[in-house]
Amino acid sequence: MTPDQGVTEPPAAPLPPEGGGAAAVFGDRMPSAHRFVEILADTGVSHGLIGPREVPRLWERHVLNCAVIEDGFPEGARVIDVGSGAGLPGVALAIARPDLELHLVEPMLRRTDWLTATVSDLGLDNVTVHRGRAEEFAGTLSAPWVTARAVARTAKLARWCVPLLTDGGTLVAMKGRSAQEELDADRRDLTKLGLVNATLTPHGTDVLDEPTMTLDLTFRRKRTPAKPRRQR
Ligand SMILES: C[S@@+](CC[C@H](N)C(=O)[O-])C[C@H]1O[C@@H](n2cnc3c(N)ncnc32)[C@H](O)[C@@H]1O
Repeated sequence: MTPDQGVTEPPAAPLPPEGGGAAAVFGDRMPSAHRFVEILADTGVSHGLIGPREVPRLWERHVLNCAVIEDGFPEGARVIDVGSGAGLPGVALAIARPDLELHLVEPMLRRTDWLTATVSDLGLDNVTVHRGRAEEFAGTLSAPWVTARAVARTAKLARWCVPLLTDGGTLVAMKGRSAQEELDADRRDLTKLGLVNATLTPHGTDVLDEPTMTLDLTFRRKRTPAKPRRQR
């Protein structure tokens, strides 16, 4: 085939940012992080999960931006990533923290097929891919930690995620600059859902130019008062 017959090469995967931040986050799992970036730049783009313009910033804006939230999870935690899309943050977390048990929830078949192939390529045995909307897993999938990035505004996201949280669990919502504004606007709805103790936490301050912010909310199940016993 000649070059003018239109064979498109996948965009070259970028190198990690200078300064060693990626190595600090991924440690001896750097080869897997590199491979994840390669897959995102190749089939992530050709399958429409990542825009081609994102390729040069796959490390800073996506893989590292997500992986740095690993410092919020205790050893061995079970974590559900709602609306995982291109495995963000779920796959990045699973690479950085092999001790975590990751459950990726994603409704689109094209995306779950891609996620399953990616998890297999990376040899990640700490990840399970679930196809469906978060709401459909109420009562069948739960964890003390639920996370999400770029899925919905906080109140709507909370309605989908609360049924997946165990009592006392935490919703770790990755939010950009809108975090405080969304919290102020949605606080009443969040409290009604049982989400309390809202905290804005910066992650990766020594690794990223702009740290990743998470809005962390604790879920307290409302107790229905026991009915008074009828006197005989
Ligand atoms: C903008 S993408 C973000 C993907 C990824 N989290 C990221 O940051 O790159 C939103 C994702 O949420 C998924 N989604 C939308 N509604 C959902 C729901 N109710 N439950 C679970 N996932 C949902 C979409 O299919 C899509 O993959």
